[in-house]
Amino acid sequence: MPNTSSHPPQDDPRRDDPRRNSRGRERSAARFRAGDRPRTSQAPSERRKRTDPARMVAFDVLREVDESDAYANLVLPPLLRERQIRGRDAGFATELTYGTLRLRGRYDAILATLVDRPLPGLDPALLDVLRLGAHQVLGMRVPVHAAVSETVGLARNRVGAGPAQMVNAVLRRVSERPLDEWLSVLTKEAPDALAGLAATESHPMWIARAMREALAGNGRDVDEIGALLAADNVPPRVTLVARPGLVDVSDEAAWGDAELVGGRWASTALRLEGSDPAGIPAIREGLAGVQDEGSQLVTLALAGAPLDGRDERWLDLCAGPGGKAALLAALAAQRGATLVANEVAPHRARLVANALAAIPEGVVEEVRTGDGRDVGADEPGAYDRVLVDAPCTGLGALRRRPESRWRRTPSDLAELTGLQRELLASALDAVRPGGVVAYVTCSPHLAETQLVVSDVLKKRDDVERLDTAAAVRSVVSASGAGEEIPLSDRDDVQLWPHVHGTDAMHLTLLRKRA
Ligand SMILES: C[S@@+](CC[C@H](N)C(=O)[O-])C[C@H]1O[C@@H](n2cnc3c(N)ncnc32)[C@H](O)[C@@H]1O
Repeated sequence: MPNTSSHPPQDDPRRDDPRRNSRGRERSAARFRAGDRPRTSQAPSERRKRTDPARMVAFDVLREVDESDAYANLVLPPLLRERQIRGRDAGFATELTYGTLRLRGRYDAILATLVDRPLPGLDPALLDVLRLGAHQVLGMRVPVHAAVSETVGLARNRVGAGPAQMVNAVLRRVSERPLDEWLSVLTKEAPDALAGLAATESHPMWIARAMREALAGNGRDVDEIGALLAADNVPPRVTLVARPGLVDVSDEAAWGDAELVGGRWASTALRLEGSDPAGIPAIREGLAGVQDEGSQLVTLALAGAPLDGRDERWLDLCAGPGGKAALLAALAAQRGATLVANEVAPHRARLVANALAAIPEGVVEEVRTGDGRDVGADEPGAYDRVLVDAPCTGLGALRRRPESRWRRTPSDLAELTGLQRELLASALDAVRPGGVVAYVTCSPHLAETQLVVSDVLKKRDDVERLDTAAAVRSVVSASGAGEEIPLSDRDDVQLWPHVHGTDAMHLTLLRKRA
């Protein structure tokens, strides 16, 4: 058995999508059932003998992701429970599933050199088996003979005897070179350096291009692109937020047996070593949560941004599922302010209410279901601080969602960037003169970040940019972090997984002129 393991991705904001059932499968789509008849003429007893349950479950999740547009991190855990796969087998199945999904682009590029037909023409189930085999051979420490024979067994069981022979032949060719050599082959065969990195680091070309543009647009060296793409392939450690005023890091009873290490940048952040966050008393009681440190930093920066005059009423315009709202509300409680949390999707507004359950009474003025685009016109100048954590492509959080890089398309951008502009404009109308707006995305794409802000500001003369980098630096220095946070020489802030160890969050702080 391999000794590699993987943490399931944290807080996928789409986990509660109403179009999906409890496992994240799209309700209307075709779905796999454990009892579906495999395409083979073998007797069931023979099939069972040949396929190990961990590989079978990984294959079934990959098919769900492909056929039903499901989220792997929602499908896999219940399937493991249902099939009673535990311990090392569950760890193996998890790494096999998520690793194969993340590195699918790399494996497809390798397989394309070995298969005499274009890969899109293959039976998708066969292609998934080949990817699973390639990941065992090149991405996990599975002995080649076990990886090949088990995967051939899986192919025979799930796809058929003929394709199983092809799987055998192709995986043997895959195993003829170590990973390093394969990566050199892909690099050499690529038309240019960026295409080589897109293939070796397993990203669609349009995302690799957008990431490189984002590095350049944020004053970073474009040669960091390899490190940035590589960081998307490393599952993040679980980070917790200790909501200020609700729980203290030193409160042993609140943290149970959890092994915690202080965060790198934010006073509220804790890194969890090993154990399952769901078992921690502070998490169960809503005093703490699972939250990326970048999300904590941008929220703390909004709360700490300098403000003259009244500072009583805060708004989270796009609050679902409520991670930042809960931190904002805890901070508001300490500062004698109140919070209105707005969210357009009713089921996500309910998640916000749950996330805010432990906030002291009187602090949360309202959890509201409504279109954030209307708030500016409905309540002009009503708030002192406003957070716009805009719906976005999520390209800054690819390391958490193994399949999302293959699902997003450039056409998603047009719709999202229009909405982002309207939400930011509404937030600027909703804030009082002198008040502060934070524009946040978990994407570094320039079209969703800098371009949205500059376009909205072009149309108005009542807004000024704040020194966002200074606000973030002061949050970091207040946390007592031993190191200074490296930020570009710009007013806005772009965090990066390969530099800061956070999701690639963007933050621009704006002030409505008094
Ligand atoms: C990036 S998520 C916010 C994450 C949240 N701030 C947190 O930390 O948990 C964006 C949210 O905006 C919501 N949204 C999308 N369109 C909206 C609109 N027109 N008005 C308000 N919320 C909207 C989405 O449903 C989604 O919950």
